[in-house]
Amino acid sequence: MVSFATLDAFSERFSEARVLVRLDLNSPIEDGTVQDNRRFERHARTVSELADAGHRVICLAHQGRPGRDDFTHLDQHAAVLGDHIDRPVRYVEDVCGSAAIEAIEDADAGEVLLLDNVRMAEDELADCEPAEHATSRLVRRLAEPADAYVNDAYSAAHRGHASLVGFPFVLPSYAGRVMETEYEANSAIASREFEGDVTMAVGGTKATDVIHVMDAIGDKVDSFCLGGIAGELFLRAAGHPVGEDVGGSDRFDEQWARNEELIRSVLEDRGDQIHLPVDLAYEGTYGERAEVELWEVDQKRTAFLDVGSESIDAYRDIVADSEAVFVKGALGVFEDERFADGTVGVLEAIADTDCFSVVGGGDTSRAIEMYGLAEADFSHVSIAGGAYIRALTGEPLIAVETLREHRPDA
Ligand SMILES: Nc1ncnc2c1ncn2[C@@H]1O[C@H](COP(=O)(O)OP(=O)(O)O)[C@@H](O)[C@H]1O
Ligand SMILES: O=C(OP(=O)(O)O)[C@H](O)COP(=O)(O)O
Repeated sequence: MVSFATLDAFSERFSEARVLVRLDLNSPIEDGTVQDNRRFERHARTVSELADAGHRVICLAHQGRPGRDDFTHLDQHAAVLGDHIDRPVRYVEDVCGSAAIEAIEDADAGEVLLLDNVRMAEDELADCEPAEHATSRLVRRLAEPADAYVNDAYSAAHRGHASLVGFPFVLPSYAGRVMETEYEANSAIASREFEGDVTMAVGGTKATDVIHVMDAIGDKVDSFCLGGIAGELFLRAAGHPVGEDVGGSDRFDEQWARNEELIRSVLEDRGDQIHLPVDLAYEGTYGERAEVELWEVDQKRTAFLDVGSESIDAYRDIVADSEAVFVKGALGVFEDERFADGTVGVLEAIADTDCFSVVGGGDTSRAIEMYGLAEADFSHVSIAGGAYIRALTGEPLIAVETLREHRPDA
């Protein structure tokens, strides 16, 4: 299978080029302030590599979606990116109008520009095929003064939007360093053969997503260690009186109604591979972490916020014996220290072994820094959400496919 061309091929061919670089700087916004996060730090590597080599780096990115609260201009993003690359990032409050084109034409060697939120251009979100995006005003205007295109936005690569799929039709196009490393690590479960056991720790709140992953990749995984909402839903399917809404929660019954059939069939088909919690943690009368063994629960009266210590020990043992471990979703509400044991226990077990490991999901990967674990102890910590899920199941990512199909030297 032909892969995409990377920055190695780009730098062999170009010097002091005007290069359009699609980043994914889509970030949480709190009280109007863009929150710094791993996406800036990771993309900084690609941007610095290009700017240090003297290229004129014109960055394109999006934030939120029209109509949502987090849909904003990118002035703050430019400042945060600038902090990470240790050089100014010139923000241009325009996407493809004359101000943007002039700024691209005037860019000096080694200068970095960030154009405004690309979703402010109508063409970006038009519902059409990649070839048609290539003829849009947005793509035509920006391609005109540019020499090449680099797509580094792996975490948005499942979206067939103009700035993600249009340029490879009209410019020599390459994958940036984030695209390259994310693609390789996240596709490993679908594309690599591991000699030893492959384990997947599955949790979080988006049970619907992870149940589909379990269904799709059951043949590639030896053990699924479950926690979070998905864990309780599987316990419900196994006949335990948990996995339903109590006290105002709306996470269980709706996801159960939507997925009951699939959960039951995955449990039936993959029962031997699925490890369910044997104990659960909840908030005790005095606000302390309390635990209960599953066989003692006759009715769910309170929310369960983590897997219990016996389950954690069992999961740690499974991880210790694995050759590869993939994490999708937290095993408990790790943001609260009392309920972080499951998530942190599994992450520590991974860090203690030299297995191949990928931790995905924006929320879950935050636990790594919150609890002082070293990112270097994991093979890869993904910055992608939806794209990670798709990669796990082997589903193609449209922007990756477009880069591949238009490989400049192919
Ligand atoms: N038992 C639980 N009850 C409520 N929330 C949970 C539970 N277990 C895990 N979570 C929450 O799941 C979140 C992560 O879920 P999710 O968004 O699916 O994963 P990610 O974004 O990491 O892919 C964490 O913020 C954590 O608090
Ligand atoms: O943050 C993103 O995806 P993610 O929330 O799945 O990680 C990407 O920027 C895609 O954004 P979108 O889901 O608004 O198209």
